[in-house]
Formats: sequence, C-alpha cells, structure tokens
Amino acid sequence: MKNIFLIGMPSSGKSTLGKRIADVLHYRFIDTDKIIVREEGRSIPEIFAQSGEEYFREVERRVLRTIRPGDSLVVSTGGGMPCFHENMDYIKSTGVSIFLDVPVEVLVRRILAHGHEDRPLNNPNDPELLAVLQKRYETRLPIYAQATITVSGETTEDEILRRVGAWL
Ligand SMILES: Nc1ncnc2c1ncn2[C@@H]1O[C@H](COP(=O)(O)OP(=O)(O)O)[C@@H](O)[C@H]1O
Ligand SMILES: O=C(O)C1=C[C@@H](OP(=O)(O)O)[C@@H](O)[C@H](O)C1
Ligand SMILES: [Mg+2]
Repeated sequence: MKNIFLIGMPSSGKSTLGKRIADVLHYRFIDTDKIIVREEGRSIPEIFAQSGEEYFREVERRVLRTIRPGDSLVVSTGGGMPCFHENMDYIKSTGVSIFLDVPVEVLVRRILAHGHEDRPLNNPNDPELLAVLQKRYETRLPIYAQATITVSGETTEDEILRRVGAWL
C-alpha cells in the first residue's frame, strides 16, 4: 500500500495523529525526528547546536530517501522536512501526503502549554514567537499546500481517514 506522510508546522499534531492513523489502518508508523535522534545518538537541539541546521537537513534528506513507494508506512515528518532538498517532490512521488493546517495562534498555545525544549527553532520564552512562526508559516505554505490532502485542526479523525482512504 502507499505510504502516508504527515506534514505541517511544528506542534500541528503530525506525530500524534500519525500514530493514531497507523494504529487504525494497521500500518507501521515512523517519525523521522525519532529516527534521526536514534541514528545520531543525540537530541535535536544537540544536533543543531553541535553540527548546525544544514547538517540536520542533510540527515533528514537521507532518512527520507530510505522510504520507498509501497512501504505501507505512516510517516510523521519534522516540520521543516518538506521545505528542503526537494523533499516535497520525493514525498509526492513516494506516497499520499496530509497537510495539517493549524492556525499559528493554536501552535503558539500548544508550544506554551507543553513546552518544546526538544525543538530548537521554537523557543517558548521568545516574546516574538507568534511573529516568528507566522513568518515561517508563510514561507512554508507554498510547499505544504502541495500535499494531496489538507485538513484543519478541526477536521475529525474519521473524516481524515475517509479522505485519505480514497487515495490509498
Ligand atoms: N489535535 C490536538 N489538539 C490539542 N493538542 C494537540 C493535538 N495534537 C497534538 N497536540 C499536542 O501538541 C503538541 C505537539 O504535538 P505533536 O504531535 O508532537 O506535533 P508535531 O509532531 O506536529 O510537532 C503535543 O503536546 C500534543 O499533545
Ligand atoms: O519546523 C522545523 O524546522 C523543525 C521541526 C521539528 O519537528 P516537529 O515539527 O515535529 O516539531 C524538528 O524536525 C526540528 O526541530 C525542526
Ligand atoms: Mg513531531
């Protein structure tokens, strides 16, 4: 069966929803950030601090390209993954994609509520967090919008499953 990729901004719920979809569809679930942390033996903030974002993006590129069409995986991506190294083209050629389009205000609320120490690009203590995320959203939107399906934070899980089912 085709792979299912979840894409979208940090805290849009890719990891949470991806696991749920995989459970319901009996697909194997992977989270690219978790694979990177395991492979590197260090956290994402450590990778950014010690080796830089460019290095992280290169690892993302490589991890993504281990996925083949027909692997029957649900893949939760890191928020930036589709936006570097022509990764969105690879995602489109390798499966069906779901863009979780959640308002930036909601993302900020989630980041402030849950903290995000493991995400170097989202600092809950930054007074400009809303503006930073809004700008990042606008930059990334043309890429995210290429997803097969776009759902909002309000779309029910049943509706998401119904819509993605039509593409499998
Ligand atoms: N639909 C939702 N409603 C409210 N909170 C959510 C929802 N989905 C995820 N969250 C919370 O938001 C935070 C980020 O979720 P996560 O799935 O890790 O997002 P992502 O992988 O897109 O960064 C977590 O604390 C999670 O519990
Ligand atoms: O938006 C981004 O560029 C990033 C999002 C993170 O993943 P989540 O979207 O799961 O938080 C993680 O890959 C890294 O910190 C970079
Ligand atoms: Mg995640």
